Amino acid sequence: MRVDKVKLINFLSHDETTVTFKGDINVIIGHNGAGKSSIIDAINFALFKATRGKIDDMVKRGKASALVELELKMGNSLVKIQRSIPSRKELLFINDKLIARSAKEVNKKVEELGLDSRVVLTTMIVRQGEIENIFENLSDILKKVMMIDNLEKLTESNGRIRSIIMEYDAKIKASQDSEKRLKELREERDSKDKEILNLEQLIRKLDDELSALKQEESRLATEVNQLQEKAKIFHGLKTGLDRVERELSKLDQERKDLANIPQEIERLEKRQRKLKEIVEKKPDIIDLENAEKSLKDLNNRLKKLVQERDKIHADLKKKKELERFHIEYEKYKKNYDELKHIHEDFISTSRSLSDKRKSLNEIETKLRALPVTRKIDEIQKEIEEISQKINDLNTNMGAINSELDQIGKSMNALISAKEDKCPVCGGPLDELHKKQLLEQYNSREKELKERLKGLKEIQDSLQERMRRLNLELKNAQNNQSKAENYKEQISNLSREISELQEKVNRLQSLEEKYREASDKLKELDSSEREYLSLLGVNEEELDRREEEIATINHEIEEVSAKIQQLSSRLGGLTREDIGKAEKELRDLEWALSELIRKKGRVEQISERIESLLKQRDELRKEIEDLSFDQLELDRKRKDRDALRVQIETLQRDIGEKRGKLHEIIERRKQLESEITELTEKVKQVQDLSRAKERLEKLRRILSEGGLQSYLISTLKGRIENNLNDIMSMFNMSFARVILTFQESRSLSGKIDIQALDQNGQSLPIGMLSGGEKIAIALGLRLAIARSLMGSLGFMILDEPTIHLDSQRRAELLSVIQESMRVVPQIIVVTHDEEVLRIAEYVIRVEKVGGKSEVIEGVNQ
Ligand SMILES: Nc1ncnc2c1ncn2[C@@H]1O[C@H](COP(=O)(O)OP(=O)(O)OP(=O)(O)O)[C@@H](O)[C@H]1O
Ligand SMILES: [Zn+2]
Repeated sequence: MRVDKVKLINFLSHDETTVTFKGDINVIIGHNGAGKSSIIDAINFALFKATRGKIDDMVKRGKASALVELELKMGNSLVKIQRSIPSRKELLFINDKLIARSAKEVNKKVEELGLDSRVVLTTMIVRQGEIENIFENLSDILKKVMMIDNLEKLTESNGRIRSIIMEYDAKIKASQDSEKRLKELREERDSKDKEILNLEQLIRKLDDELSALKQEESRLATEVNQLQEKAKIFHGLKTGLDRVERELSKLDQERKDLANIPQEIERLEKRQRKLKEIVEKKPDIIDLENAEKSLKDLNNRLKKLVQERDKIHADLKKKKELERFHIEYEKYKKNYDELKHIHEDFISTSRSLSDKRKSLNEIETKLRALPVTRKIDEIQKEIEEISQKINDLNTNMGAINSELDQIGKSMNALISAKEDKCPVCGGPLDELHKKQLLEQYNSREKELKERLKGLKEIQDSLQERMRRLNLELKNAQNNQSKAENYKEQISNLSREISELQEKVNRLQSLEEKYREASDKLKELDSSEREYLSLLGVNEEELDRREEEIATINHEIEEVSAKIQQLSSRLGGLTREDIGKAEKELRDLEWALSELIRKKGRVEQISERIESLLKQRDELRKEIEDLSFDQLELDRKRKDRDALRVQIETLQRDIGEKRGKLHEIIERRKQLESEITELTEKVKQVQDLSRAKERLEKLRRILSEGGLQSYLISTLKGRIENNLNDIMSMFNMSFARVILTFQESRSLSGKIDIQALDQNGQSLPIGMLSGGEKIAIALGLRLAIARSLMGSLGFMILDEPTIHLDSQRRAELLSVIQESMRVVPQIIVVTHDEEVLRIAEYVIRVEKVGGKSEVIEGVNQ
């Protein structure tokens, strides 16, 4: 058998990798962590579903599922295995024919093909640096591959066999109890049968008793019923009689209460007559009241009239007294009216007179206030004088100016004179003369200018004086015209005033007369007004009053007489008395009607009593005829009730007995089924005892180690033979290897490995060279595999050279090459380039960007 091809999808560090193993020695090479071991893991997984860690960790990180496909060549057949994580695809094909389609089926098929997982995983697939571990672990490995450890577990004191035996023991013991129990149950069943018989008899007897009692009870019940009917009638009659007697006694009482009604009626009627007499006088009282009222009215009217008459009398007297003043008033009034317009004239004239006087006064004050000035002609004279002076001055100044002019001309002529003739004097003109003349002119000019200046100053002052005088003149003229105006006004006013004064004087006497009249009228005003108010009062008015007074006095007399008459008729009876009588009469009449009604009731009562007495006699007779005996009824009832209690007790007793009977019958049924069941059980005990004996025997054999020691001794020979066969192919110096089991029955002791040389001398394994040790280790693995599986397919070595020195590395490589004679295919996983030396086919693995990649090729 060989591994042909393995395909990894999302498995560990691989995305999708296909590896083919084309050589006999295939070397998978690459750096640490490149993904080499992952390929071996894929093979293990495909074959046995074996993994280093948790199965889910085999899926590439970040992926949801993984798939591995393995192809094996077995003779001419091609075996293809597919497995996935999660476990969806578990298939096995042989020559493309689907043979197994579940994990269980695939596992079974793999085993059938000669690949025992325990053997392959412990011997044919060698993990990093573990080649020589086999020396220490040999007994464990053997135990594992032979499953002796399982056998041992089976026979341990708490092992599976022992626990089954104990189960059987418990069952057997329980069954033994059952036998005893079965006997008890049978006894109980017999006693129950007896009980049932007794109870049935008893119940029959009680039933007879019960029916006799029931008969008696029904006879008594009929009698009681008849008596009860009678009792009902009796009670009906009795209550009727009671009712009649009760009514009778009530009516009797009522009749007694009403006995004195007639006397009472008589008394009230007498009183009624008396009250009626009083009430009848009511109209007289009303008449009297009216008369009294009209008398009062008349008296009031009289009083008023007397008052009026007295007043008129007094007024007339007063009117006569005022007549004199009235005449006087009339006289003054006439004067007053006549003088009224003169008075008005006087007043207005006086007023204008005083106005004028006031004006005159004002103007005079103004006149006096005018400023005092010089006389106009005086000022004018001064102005004339000054103007004369100014004229003189001007003439003077004109003369001087013309002389100055002359001098100027003369000087010019002198200066511009060309001839030697003096223009002034006509004499010879020499320089000296010229000079003398000029000097004379100059001094004269100077003198004249001086004088002119003085004159000019005088002129200025005169002109100033002139200006002032003109101003003064103007003021004076102004004042004069004002004064003249005032004086004219004054004279006018004075004339008017004297005229007005004259008029006032003329009106004065009339005005005085007017004043007198006015004062007198004022004096007489109140008496005049009083007189006027009394103007309407006269003698006729007075007479009319006197007449009325007489009439009323007459009426008063009449009314008084009537009052007297009525009072005597009423005899001191008041309105109150009558009111009281009326009320009493009303109450009395009501009481009377009530009494009359009661009188009627008395007659009714008598009739009713008579009829009731008749009823009573009839009822008494009926009761006597009935002859009902209450005591008899009570007695019979008591007897009947006692009988009922007896029946009830008996019934309950029978019920209980029946219930008990039912219970016992049930129990008996149960017993019957239990008995059948137990009988069956008891029969099983014999079978169980036999089975237990067999198991104990088996356990004895196993724990004595018979089977193991047989297996071990057989296998030991086989392994030794195979080992020596393999070793002979390894070209070793020693002749033979011997395995010595110290504890051959259980493999619990050490296994000693000795090499024998050509001379039969033995060497312990520790004394051998490194290469020899590796060779024996590998040989031992192959020998075990061959011994258990028959033939060898492939061997996988993972990093076998690790921890080895170069000498031993070389020896290992040659041992591997030599192994090819025993195992058809070898796969070596390594990072050691030296291994390539023995490779026929190279598989290079590299990690590129988080995923493993593979390059395959034949080694050159
Ligand atoms: N589930 C996973 N998904 C992705 N990568 C993983 C997963 N499990 C392990 N790895 C990584 O895969 C890489 C390859 O591991 P593997 O054991 O195959 O390497 P190797 O080439 O045998 O290296 P060494 O010589 O060190 O054993 C490692 O770097 C590891 O960390
Ligand atoms: Zn001269």
